[in-house]
Amino acid sequence: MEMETAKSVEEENGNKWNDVLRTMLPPGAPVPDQDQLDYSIAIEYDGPPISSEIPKNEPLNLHSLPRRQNRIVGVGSNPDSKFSPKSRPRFKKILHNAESLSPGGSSRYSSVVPSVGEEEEWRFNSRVSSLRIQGSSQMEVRGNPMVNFRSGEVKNEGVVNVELQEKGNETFHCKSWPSTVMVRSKKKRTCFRCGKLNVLLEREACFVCDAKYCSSCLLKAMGSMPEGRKCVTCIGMPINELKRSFLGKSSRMLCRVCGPLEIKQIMKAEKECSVNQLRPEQLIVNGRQLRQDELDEIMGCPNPPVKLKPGKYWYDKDSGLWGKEGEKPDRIITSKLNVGEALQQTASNGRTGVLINGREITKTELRMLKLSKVQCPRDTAFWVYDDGSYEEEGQNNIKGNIWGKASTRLLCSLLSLPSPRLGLSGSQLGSNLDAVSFSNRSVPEYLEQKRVQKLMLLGLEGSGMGTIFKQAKFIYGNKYSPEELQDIKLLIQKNMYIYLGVLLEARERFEENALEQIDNHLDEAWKHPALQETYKRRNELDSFPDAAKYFLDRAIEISSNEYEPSEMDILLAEGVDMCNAIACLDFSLDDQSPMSESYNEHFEALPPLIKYQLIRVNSKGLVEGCKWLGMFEDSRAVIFVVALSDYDQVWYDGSGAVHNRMKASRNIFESLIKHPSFRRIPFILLLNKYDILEEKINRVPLTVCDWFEDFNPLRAHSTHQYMANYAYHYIAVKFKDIYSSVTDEKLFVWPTMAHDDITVDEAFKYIREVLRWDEIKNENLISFEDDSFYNTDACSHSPFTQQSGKN
Ligand SMILES: Nc1nc2c(ncn2[C@@H]2O[C@H](COP(=O)(O)OP(=O)(O)OP(=O)(O)O)[C@@H](O)[C@H]2O)c(=O)[nH]1
Repeated sequence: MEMETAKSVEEENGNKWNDVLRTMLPPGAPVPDQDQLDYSIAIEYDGPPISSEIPKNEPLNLHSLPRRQNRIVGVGSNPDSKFSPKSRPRFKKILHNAESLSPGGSSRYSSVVPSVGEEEEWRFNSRVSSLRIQGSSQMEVRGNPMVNFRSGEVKNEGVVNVELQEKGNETFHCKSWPSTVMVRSKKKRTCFRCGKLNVLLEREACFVCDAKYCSSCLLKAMGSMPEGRKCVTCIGMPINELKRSFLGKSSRMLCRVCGPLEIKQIMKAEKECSVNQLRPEQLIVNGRQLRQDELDEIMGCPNPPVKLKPGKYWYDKDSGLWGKEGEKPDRIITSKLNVGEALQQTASNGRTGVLINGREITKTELRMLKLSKVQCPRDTAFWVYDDGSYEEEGQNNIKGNIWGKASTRLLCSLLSLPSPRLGLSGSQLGSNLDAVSFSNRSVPEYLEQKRVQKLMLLGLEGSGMGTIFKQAKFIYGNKYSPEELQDIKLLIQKNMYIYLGVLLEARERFEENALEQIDNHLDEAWKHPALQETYKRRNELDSFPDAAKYFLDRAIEISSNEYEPSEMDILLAEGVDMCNAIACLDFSLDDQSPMSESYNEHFEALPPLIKYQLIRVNSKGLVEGCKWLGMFEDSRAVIFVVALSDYDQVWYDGSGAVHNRMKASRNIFESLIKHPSFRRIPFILLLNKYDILEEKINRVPLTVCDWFEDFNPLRAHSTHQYMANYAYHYIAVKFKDIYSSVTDEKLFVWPTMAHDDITVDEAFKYIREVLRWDEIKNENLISFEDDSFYNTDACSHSPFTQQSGKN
């Protein structure tokens, strides 16, 4: 009886879930399998309120399972398998994740499943032919690529000492097994000591092996922390380089379990103890490993490379430019340091034929120089000094200062090239200023720049990018200065005369005779019945904005000297922010703002505010061969705006040829996703002007655009809301198909009405989530790429990975 009740409750819940899903999908669309849900198309949720209870994850008692081996690989073939066909995709996902986490991209793990026996086992298909684990128990396996070891031992010991012997008899020593620990701790967030799982609680991690501990276990696992946050068993071992930037930065958990004085001592030890320092052999500068005295010189100079990581670098001692081997300059450090070998021509892998201090510069640098009007044809060689002055080789004639102009510094920041901090010339950077004054300085501008995520806002002109840009400016607290407001006021007044001029011209065209007795006064002219008749035929005019009426209706007020544009006026005004080809907006998304969902309510630690730079490029630049785009190859994401209402609109290209606007948007979109600057960058499609689509979808069928000729709604005569929803979904899928066929990736789509601040704010929150997903995806890959620094790169004799050339 009880079982029957439970079953019916379960069924009822299932039905509720299906009902909720159905309200979110376009009518008639099939309800997808729960495991197959796709979150990349955003639709508004107006179902019943959803509980804000934190979901609980009941731990699985492995010992309660039957004593039989269940391997994922065998799930399909084993008729007795405990895993239902429905649970297979989930397990496949786990397997896929484990595979994608494997170093070097190869499938190092053949399966990551608890096989059920006396103890938990983890099975690895390792590339190594010999593996020895030194710990409380020792185990040696030779000549067998399949290695079993007991996770219980790993867990109790905290750290396993592993010696890997590659087939080529090359031996790598690694005192921990970071790969193993990372996979497990990242996925499970269990405390490494007590084994308790709580995804929402903080964990403090060991700087060596990444074992994570809850606040109750922290002190027991780490003791008095003489070298900072390390398990007792990891003391004396070098830290995981991925964590170097966190050295000396306390955490909330530490503040809870230790007193302020203790924390101070621990942080000091963590930052300063010798074993946690970079070792000279970890740095190769201009092709040679550093010696200890050279490392001391670099680290002790007035302006050292901050947050230095092991790797190969180039250094131009005349200008102070510093970068990763094979890449463009990354920063400017103190000049004239005696470190490494002489700078090589190929140091940054440039192919431009232009040399600076003997180094062939990269395309990005050349672009910056050209845009800054520095004459630099091929085969030019410059000398650039540490104060920014430059001259052509052999001419003994200083031609100017590279970073002298503010516009050049702005360009550098857009192109992620270093430039000296304001108020601190290159020569000051190079001189022997008191090191203390530098160590107390605030973070230099160009380093701040590194933490800003660039978001490109692109689309066909008129699709609403400008409005979205302005809306973001208002929502995220950027204000127009009084001078800018004055310019906007004049612009709006000028626009009104332009609108009236267009209407008068149209009147002549429609009626074949001009209005004779029309007055010169703006307001009276606009209200004249003849012009009102012409206005009714505005659809026949080329891009006559809806906003014209909004302004012309208030012609008297707006023409007056006292007029001050409101936020809505600015939003609707054409041409604001577009005096330059590029407009930038710096902002961060404050989760505490009243508009935001209470994202952090359940989290003890607030994630740090990420800074974004929204860059809007004049759409003419896109049409004219995308010449601007090369400047933005380090963008974090592309936000592409398409007006949903464009399907029946026309657009004239530069040559005067007429195109359907929706298809013109599609063509630009296609060229962008194929553009080399945006390879592997997530794209987010904002389908804008949803309100106009709703208003006209029943008036003008979507099929007037031949790209949409197969649009076939299930209920042909339905409400405009239904049709708009269906059309939105359909258009989203059309773009998604193009995107996935070119990139093999998922396109993320969000609907907006740019005049409505809430939809724009939500769009940016969605974009933030997309970036987080992307980060997590990349983090997993990066953590293993960086593990290869130590032991997994079979081709490399050095502990450093090869830096890929990137201009
Ligand atoms: N009804 C409605 N109008 C919109 C929407 N988004 C933009 N518009 C209007 O569409 C017109 C073109 O938008 P803009 O933002 O100026 O287009 P843009 O070419 O991308 O930007 P600019 O280069 O600054 O002109 C303007 O009149 C906007 O007010 C929307 O979601 N709904």
